[in-house]
Amino acid sequence: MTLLSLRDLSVTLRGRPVFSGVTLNIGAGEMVGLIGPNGAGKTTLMRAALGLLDHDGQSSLAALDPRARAQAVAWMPQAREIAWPVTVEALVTLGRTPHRARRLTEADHHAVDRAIDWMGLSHMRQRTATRLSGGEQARVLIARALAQDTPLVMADEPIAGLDPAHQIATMETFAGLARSGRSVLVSLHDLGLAARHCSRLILLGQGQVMADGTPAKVLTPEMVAQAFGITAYQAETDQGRIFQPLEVLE
Ligand SMILES: Nc1ncnc2c1ncn2[C@@H]1O[C@H](COP(=O)(O)OP(=O)(O)OP(=O)(O)O)[C@@H](O)[C@H]1O
Repeated sequence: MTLLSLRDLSVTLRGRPVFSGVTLNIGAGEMVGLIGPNGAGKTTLMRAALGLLDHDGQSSLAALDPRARAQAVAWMPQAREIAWPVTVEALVTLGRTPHRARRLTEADHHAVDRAIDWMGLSHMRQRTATRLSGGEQARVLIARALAQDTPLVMADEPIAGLDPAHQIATMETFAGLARSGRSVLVSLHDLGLAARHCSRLILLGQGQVMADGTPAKVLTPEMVAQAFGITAYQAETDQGRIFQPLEVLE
């Protein structure tokens, strides 16, 4: 089953092409990391795929009406703005909006409880979301996206600003969703976590998809040098792939 299909997607902003000719499919059960240097167009690609930005080419999600789209994909943008001083529980419950009838059902409560549990927020569910730390607020917003209980989750740098334990736990939660047949598309700069937790990496750079495949296939020394201008130590271990950036190339 294809959860996202992009065909020849191109975006130009203020007369400057950001990327062009992006064609890819994301199927069920994939944990996909969207990587690339600053300004490569990761945010732009996700926003265009969601139909939030003008684009050329086709996106299967952009073609849906807003309600169908909200049932097909949950979106966590990079900007983590919590506008109202509501409780963590109330904010996470907003993730149920696309599914809700007039009253919350058992399924709504279950999805909210599960998302709160996944993100380790049970002890703070009655706290005011706007009074939490930046990383805690990020976890609440990830929980809201997870409560939406969609086949696909798209998140723009969701683990930026989280402490190491919560970064790993969040990537594990995403990988667990993929193992259960859902899919996740997540942009991130931490290539170590990308290499370790993603089943597939899409490398965006130089206005195009430079590589798309398993971490071993994408993070070759040549590609890492060309796309990021760095060298890295890599090893396959019993605990998974290790990727450690080493030096900036001249
Ligand atoms: N509203 C806009 N108007 C003009 N150019 C823009 C606009 N938004 C983004 N851009 C440009 O588009 C390019 C891609 O930006 P984008 O935010 O998608 O990159 P990114 O890969 O997500 O970067 P980062 O890793 O820094 O978050 C950048 O060169 C940026 O300056």
